[in-house]
Amino acid sequence: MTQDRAQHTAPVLAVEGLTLWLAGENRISGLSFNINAGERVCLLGASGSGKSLTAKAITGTAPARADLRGSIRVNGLEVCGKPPVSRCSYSRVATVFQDSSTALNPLMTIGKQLRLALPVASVQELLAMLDAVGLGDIAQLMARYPAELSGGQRQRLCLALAMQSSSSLLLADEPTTALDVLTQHQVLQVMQTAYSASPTRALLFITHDIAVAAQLCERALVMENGVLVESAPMAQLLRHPQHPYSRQLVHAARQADASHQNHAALRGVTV
Ligand SMILES: Nc1ncnc2c1ncn2[C@@H]1O[C@H](COP(=O)(O)OP(=O)(O)OP(=O)(O)O)[C@@H](O)[C@H]1O
Repeated sequence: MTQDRAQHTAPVLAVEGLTLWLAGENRISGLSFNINAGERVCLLGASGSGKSLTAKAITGTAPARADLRGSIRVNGLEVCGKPPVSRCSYSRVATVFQDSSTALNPLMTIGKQLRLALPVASVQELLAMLDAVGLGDIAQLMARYPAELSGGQRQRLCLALAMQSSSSLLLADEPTTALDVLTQHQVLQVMQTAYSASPTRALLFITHDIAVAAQLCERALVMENGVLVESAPMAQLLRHPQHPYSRQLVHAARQADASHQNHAALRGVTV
């Protein structure tokens, strides 16, 4: 099959039998899943379950000493073990990580870093995206360095740049942790619009927060101890979680929601 044909017929992301060993420990075991264009899928799991290592394997940034087995195809092209620089443009993955401080060049002003994105996006597209994520006042930030922005501003900037990239897969690993609830909601809406029913683009959203995932994603993958234990439409997972860990996750989210509503009721606020 030619590269062009593979690109148009394959899922945006196909992971098959992914296994990762690190420092003599098996951290990911036989992970398999697909994501098609137009899908917003979340990867849920407890702390230490292997979500970030999965993300790093997909983006080609796993630790150099990691032993990776299996297959990772982006738009039909095999990328398992390939660092981003040796991937062709069709198989590069746009990423936003929880720690936005390392994603931007600390020695370059925000203005310069935005100008680097311009060959891909037009000025109008970029400004519209920045406005959509609540950075409409970007003109005031242009001369600053990344360390001179708040964590939430950096996170939204990284997200806007990633969404304007030409990559068909956005992998967002806990990308809204530095945001207040209202800004988080706004950013989730922008992501939903950008990746809904797209004929070419898909989103893999990694989080331990099922309530946030439920606002954005239509399908859920659940990991426990490096193993995929459940894969279901989000609505089904919320109504009928099958695996014991998924049941605990849904139960905890329901309790948190109930306590939030009680707290709001005590203050006389309708939620
Ligand atoms: N560079 C590394 N060297 C050795 N072990 C690692 C390394 N990175 C992660 N691990 C281990 O691999 C396991 C999975 O880590 P991972 O970061 O993927 O978890 P996670 O599900 O993303 O957790 P969290 O939600 O806390 O970020 C953990 O036990 C972690 O300690």
